[in-house]
Amino acid sequence: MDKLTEIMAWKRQEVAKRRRPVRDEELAHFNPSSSHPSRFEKALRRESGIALISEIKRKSPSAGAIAEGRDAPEQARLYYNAGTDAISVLTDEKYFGGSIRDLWNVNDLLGNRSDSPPTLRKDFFVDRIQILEAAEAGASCILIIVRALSNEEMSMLFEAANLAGLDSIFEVHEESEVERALNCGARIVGVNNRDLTRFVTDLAISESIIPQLPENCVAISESGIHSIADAERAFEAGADAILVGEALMKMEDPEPFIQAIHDF
Ligand SMILES: O=C(O)c1ccccc1NCC(=O)[C@H](O)[C@H](O)COP(=O)(O)O
Repeated sequence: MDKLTEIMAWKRQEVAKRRRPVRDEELAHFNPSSSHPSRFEKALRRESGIALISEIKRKSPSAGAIAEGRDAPEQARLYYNAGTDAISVLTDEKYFGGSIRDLWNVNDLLGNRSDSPPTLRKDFFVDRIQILEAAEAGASCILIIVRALSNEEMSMLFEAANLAGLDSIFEVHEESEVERALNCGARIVGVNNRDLTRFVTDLAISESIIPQLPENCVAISESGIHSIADAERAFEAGADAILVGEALMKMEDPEPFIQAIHDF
């Protein structure tokens, strides 16, 4: 069994323990004006250069320990002070050492101000309850991993996120997945440079897929970005944003990296 299949099987079991029918009104409660989900999307549409989603990631199946024991709000403060556009919080405990509590704590620190970076709940979504939890914890965006879900599951998650006023990143790794994401209504597409079944990262994946995305889609290049040169490659490929985890977590001071990206 490959790692993504293993993680998804575990996630379905884990979520089953707290699963319950989630009513539309419970989700809509977080989006009283039924406004178009856009806080996260807006943050990624910079007028110049490339936007940065900085990730809080303590460990991973591919890298092992990255920064175990790191305080999530403290890391968020470093990212915020350095001027990140958005923050991704990995909330999976077993494989990434995160928790939903990290997301609550990070959003408590950031406050819900229009000038603070919006947050992504980074997890393996399979059920509406996870979207409700994300909204309750103050997130502005969720993740839909196209490879891991059926079309029906993607639609169910996208609809629930829209109800709650959350944006959705549709994560793809292959061309066939792009079509499925767009057919579902994706407005934000994350091209994962990491093959989640083999753990090989290759920026050529972004270079090949991003130019094929429609103009009106926000394109994110995710994973395996370790240097300014890598970020430049993603920018040249047409990415509106990059998502960086491991490299930022290992920097004592992420500010020079974040500033340099905004100088493109
Ligand atoms: O990072 C992993 O090893 C991983 C394994 C299996 C499923 C997902 C995985 N990562 C999630 C991510 O998408 C990355 O955390 C994110 O793109 C940042 O990547 P990086 O900058 O390479 O840490």
